[in-house]
Amino acid sequence: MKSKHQRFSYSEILNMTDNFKTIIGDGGFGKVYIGILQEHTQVAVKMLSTSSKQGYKEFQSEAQLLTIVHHRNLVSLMGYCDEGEIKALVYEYMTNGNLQQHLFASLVTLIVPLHVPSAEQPKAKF
Ligand SMILES: Nc1ncnc2c1ncn2[C@@H]1O[C@H](COP(=O)(O)OP(=O)(O)OP(=O)(O)O)[C@@H](O)[C@H]1O
Repeated sequence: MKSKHQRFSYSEILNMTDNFKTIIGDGGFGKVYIGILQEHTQVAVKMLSTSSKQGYKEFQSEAQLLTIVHHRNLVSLMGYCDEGEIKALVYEYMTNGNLQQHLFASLVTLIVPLHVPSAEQPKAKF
């Protein structure tokens, strides 16, 4: 994998994730762990699993796309690890969840008020 991003060794990945201590998600490529870079920057470390539904090519495409495209609403790729079988992508950590969580939260905000008043309707008198 050729990239202008920082290349990390596997031991650096182990260090930053504190030996894969905390899982923050599980996606198509495999598990995502929280990490700390240079003692203060939180990162999300996405490990490519051998049983991944998406393969190494898709993993490379995601990295290459983020190398070309930069936008304030798009997560930044900080680096990668490509050491034999070990493939990992290191991203800036997004504190506010993903787009799906945001969309779901907005949907709940829209739907809930529609239901609440109906529970408070006075009972019909016959
Ligand atoms: N940069 C990040 N910061 C914080 N959490 C993240 C970050 N990247 C991924 N995650 C967490 O890990 C989960 C899995 O992310 P991942 O990108 O691997 O898969 P996905 O976007 O859910 O789906 P897929 O890979 O199948 O398209 C996310 O839902 C999120 O909770």
